[in-house]
Amino acid sequence: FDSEYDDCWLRYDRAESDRLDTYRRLCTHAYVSDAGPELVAVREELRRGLGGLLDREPHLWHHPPRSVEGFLAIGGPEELRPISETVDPEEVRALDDDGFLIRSVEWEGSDCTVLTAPADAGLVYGTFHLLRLMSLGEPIDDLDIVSEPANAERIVDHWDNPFRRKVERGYAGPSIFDWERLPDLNERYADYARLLASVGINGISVNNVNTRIPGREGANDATSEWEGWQLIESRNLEKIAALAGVFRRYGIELYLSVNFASPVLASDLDTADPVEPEVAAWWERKATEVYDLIPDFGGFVVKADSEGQLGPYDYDRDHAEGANVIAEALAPHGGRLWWRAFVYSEHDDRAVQAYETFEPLDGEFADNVTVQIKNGPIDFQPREPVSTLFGAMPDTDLGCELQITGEYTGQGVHACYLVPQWKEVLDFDTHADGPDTPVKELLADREGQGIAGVGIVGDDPNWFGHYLLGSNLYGFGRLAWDPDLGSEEIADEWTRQTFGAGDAGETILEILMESWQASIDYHTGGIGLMHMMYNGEAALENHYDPAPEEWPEYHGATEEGIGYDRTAAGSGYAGQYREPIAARYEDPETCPEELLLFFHHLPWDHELEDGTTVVQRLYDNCFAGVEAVEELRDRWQGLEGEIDERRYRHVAERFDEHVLQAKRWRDTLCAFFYEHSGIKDEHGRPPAV
Ligand SMILES: CO[C@H]1[C@H](O)[C@@H](O)[C@H](O)O[C@@H]1C(=O)O
Repeated sequence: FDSEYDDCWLRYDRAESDRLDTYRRLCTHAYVSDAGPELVAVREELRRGLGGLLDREPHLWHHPPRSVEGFLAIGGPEELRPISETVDPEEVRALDDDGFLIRSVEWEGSDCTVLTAPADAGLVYGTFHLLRLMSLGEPIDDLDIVSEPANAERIVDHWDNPFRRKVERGYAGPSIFDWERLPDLNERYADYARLLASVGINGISVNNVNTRIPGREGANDATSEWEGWQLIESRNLEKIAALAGVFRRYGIELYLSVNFASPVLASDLDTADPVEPEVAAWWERKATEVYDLIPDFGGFVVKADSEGQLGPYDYDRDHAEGANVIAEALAPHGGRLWWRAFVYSEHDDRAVQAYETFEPLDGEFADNVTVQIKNGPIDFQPREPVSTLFGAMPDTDLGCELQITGEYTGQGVHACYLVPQWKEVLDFDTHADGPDTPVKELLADREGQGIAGVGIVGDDPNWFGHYLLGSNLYGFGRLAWDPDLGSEEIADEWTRQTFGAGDAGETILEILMESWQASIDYHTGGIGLMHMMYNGEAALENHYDPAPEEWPEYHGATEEGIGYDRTAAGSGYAGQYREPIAARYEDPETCPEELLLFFHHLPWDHELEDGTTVVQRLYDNCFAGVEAVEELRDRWQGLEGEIDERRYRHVAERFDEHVLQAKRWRDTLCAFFYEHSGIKDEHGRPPAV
């Protein structure tokens, strides 16, 4: 990017000499059909990408070039005629809308690389895929690629507030969206759209699901602080339309988080009761107003009856009644409503509520509603069991919500590659239709279903608050497109495109692959405890610093033991899973050790499989977590001089804080375990001595 912010993985450095000639022969010339706005984006990306990779200006044609050794031909089957006759049009038409086909063919004596797709969005994703292969130094002279996304919806949810550009759980500076200046655009919006499209993302929700600051009365609360719900007001829609125009060019649909009580907040209706005709009429008028401005608008995202956000419970209606009035307004325009299932606070054990609330409503939601479910029953902890709702609502479109921003894994300071966590969730066998029904299969290949990731970018030059955390946005997109990709495979792709191939890349790959387990160990003790972070607003960092004493109802620490009993004798959460999972979790002997204290309250001296006691395992894992981070830092320090000073220094400074903070967690947790158990660390390591 010729700008003050980082290129991330779209660096397009000159190709290695062993590939350069072939790349130049096949890609210096490119015929791109003149179809929709997406093809303008394709041309621009070719100019940048090929310009860098070939280290020469590409020649973009408006018709098939003749008498050239090789050329790229990019367009829909119709536009590419007669070249596309080298490819079976049926094969292309059968592809998912976002899918694409890249094939090396011979045409009139030239080596032609055909890139075609049933829809223009596929041409955008295909172009980025081809440029990725070249950035990775892959051979492109004998391509036969047919690629379709497993998940129909691959969305990034921003928790950005319009006011003062604050990002809730954002650690990369102010919001990338300059709401005061919109609809005036800046270059960064398009560069952000390029990053998202380059990993196959096809949706973005631009504002925080907390659309209203709890306790505020509404539109006439005349303070200057404007809130997210106001983005739906007519005077602000041109801001949304302007952003939609930028993302559209990259095949990305725009969504907006709206408040369930918008009819009251944004107009003079005195009710938002979903069964009231004037409320339905209000949503219909509002949807029509939005679609008149943005015909390809994606839809709305709603957080209702959750953490103080208004909802149908305020009118004694259930979540389906609440969702359907909004969904029915969107339906005539092809819009979708993403309705979040993040509800708790009614039960001692917050883990049980989402299932108890939503499972009985299976099949009640309108066809264009997607129930958006967090990966685990608590809240994006370093490791959680998978939500019991996956596999429990076969007649409802579901979305899995993951968190790309590291709210509980060290925020913008700790290097923590989250793709292995997401793989664990997507590969989890729900036994919904008998054995071998992983979450990824439940979500795949169904219109309206997919994966939403809570965004990570901010206006910082490095986008992510930490250069290594770019791997999580990259990985989110790649995994949402193809959940069968491996964590290491994705990390390798990202590392080579962001830091180049070679030794440095190897080291960075190792650092990423070991970072998640380290984070689990020093943040939780690694056997199922979680949610022991500081939750206040004072000096300590919210959700960054340790404060186990704040959460007795989460860890269940007592003089005689620790853990939360979620068996039938306890909250019964384990019973929400299908067999044989329920039985496996119900019994401490068969419950996976990494989740043991999430399902069981056990004596401190309870012996684990290898004879180690629960408390000693907690001590050992906390210490192992710190040793791992120290090791990762040492490896990073070994890269000094091998990568550019700016990124080296940035990450090195954060690793120093990372080690300090990991020690802070280790010492706080170990002191807490010792204080409750009175059992010393067998290795005599303070503080448990
Ligand atoms: C947007 O609110 C967030 C809140 O900041 C966060 O601490 C928690 O993760 O969950 C909420 C949610 O997912 O709605």
